[in-house]
Amino acid sequence: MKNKKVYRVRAKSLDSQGRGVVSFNHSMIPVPGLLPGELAQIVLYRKGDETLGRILSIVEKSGERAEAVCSWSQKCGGCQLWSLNYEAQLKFKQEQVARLFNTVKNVGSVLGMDDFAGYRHKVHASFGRDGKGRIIAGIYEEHSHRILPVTDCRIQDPRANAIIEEICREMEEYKIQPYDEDTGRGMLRHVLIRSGYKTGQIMVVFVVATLNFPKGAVLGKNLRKKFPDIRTIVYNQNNKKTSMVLGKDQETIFGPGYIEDELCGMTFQISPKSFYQVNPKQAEVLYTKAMEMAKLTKQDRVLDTYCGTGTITLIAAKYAGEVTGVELNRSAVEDARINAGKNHMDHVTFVCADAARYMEQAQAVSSRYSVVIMDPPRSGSNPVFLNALGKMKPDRIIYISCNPATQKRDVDFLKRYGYRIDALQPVDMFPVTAEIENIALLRRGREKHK
Ligand SMILES: C[S@@+](CC[C@H](N)C(=O)[O-])C[C@H]1O[C@@H](n2cnc3c(N)ncnc32)[C@H](O)[C@@H]1O
Repeated sequence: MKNKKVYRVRAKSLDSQGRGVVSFNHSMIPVPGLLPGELAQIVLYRKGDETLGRILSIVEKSGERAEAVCSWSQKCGGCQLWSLNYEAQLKFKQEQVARLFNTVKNVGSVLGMDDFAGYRHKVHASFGRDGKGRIIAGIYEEHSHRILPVTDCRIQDPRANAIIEEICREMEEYKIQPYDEDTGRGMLRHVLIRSGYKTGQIMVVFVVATLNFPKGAVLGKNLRKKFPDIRTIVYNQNNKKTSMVLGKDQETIFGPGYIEDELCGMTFQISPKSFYQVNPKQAEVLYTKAMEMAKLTKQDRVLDTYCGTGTITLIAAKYAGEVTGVELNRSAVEDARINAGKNHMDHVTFVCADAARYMEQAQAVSSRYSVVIMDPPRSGSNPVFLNALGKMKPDRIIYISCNPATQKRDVDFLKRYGYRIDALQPVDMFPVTAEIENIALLRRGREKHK
């Protein structure tokens, strides 16, 4: 830092990743953590292909600056909006959706949280050693393979933070080696902790080099004694060179191999490999709003695509005459079928299939649904799915997305089939990050907004 030139700059706006943008030598430079209107001293640095600014000091502060800031925020990269107060975060998300869809009308006010501390109910930590050889666990520093020992993350369930700290202590005591991806030596690679929001049940998944993990027995026993909410412990084997956390093979060593949680008055079983919203408290807000927008009646035949463990499918079944859920992940479909039974829903069917293939086949046999719900992964859907959907002509489409950019792309595709945006509703599922969840209600006919 000593030899670096210091510049005095003022941020103009935020970019889509929530970084302050300053105009510099005829180009725009992002400065993470700097807010619009703020004057700061910065140095420039390169990260990958990008030149960024690092704040040395803020000369004039924005009134939108957050008061309490996490000490890891500059390094971790997990919370891009760490410097913004919550009200300004919601305003940022609202404006992002309005700008992307080029409409202000019909974008409902983003639904935020009263208290977002510890909202993440899916927590993952990797294990390694620090410079002094001590075992540490945490997340990888942004764009690197260095572990940051973040054991006090404010947005993670505090019980998960405490369990991870305890695992590190036990690893030292019982000489359990962290797994080294480069040498292939060691045992414990990651831990995945999922917790139910309403039930409080905790699932601990040890991601290990091999399922033969004798020291895991004492580790599991000690953890259960200290954290009686642990309902199940699973070993998952992953000794591949991969950025994926979970491997293929696993074994339940304590409890039923899943946890349960409650959403919208219904019970859901969740297995290690099944998708479940990381913020279950807001998931209830999201699903309730989606149902309100869909206005389902007993006359409706509903198709819920990319349905995971059947959360939306089964909530929709409370209002609709008949509902089918489609999902590719076998473990999620198994959970979904059990969840239908747990919630006494016998007018629901789950199909394990690629959503696009299912749509094509359903459309080919003129199977008609009055409402199609879609909630694809971040990458969005694809032309095969969207063409079949357009030809199927449901009255309403509810498109839920955690990536409004791919959602907008897909919505534009559906316009050629006469669909128009009736309403957009952002929901803040990921406070302090730049991630945005958005519901779009599409109908055939004239565009209502603008
Ligand atoms: C964002 S999650 C939504 C899950 C569910 N709607 C919920 O709210 O819990 C997306 C889901 O799509 C599934 N998925 C991914 N690709 C798929 C495909 N080609 N066909 C069907 N499902 C797919 C994933 O396994 C995941 O469960």
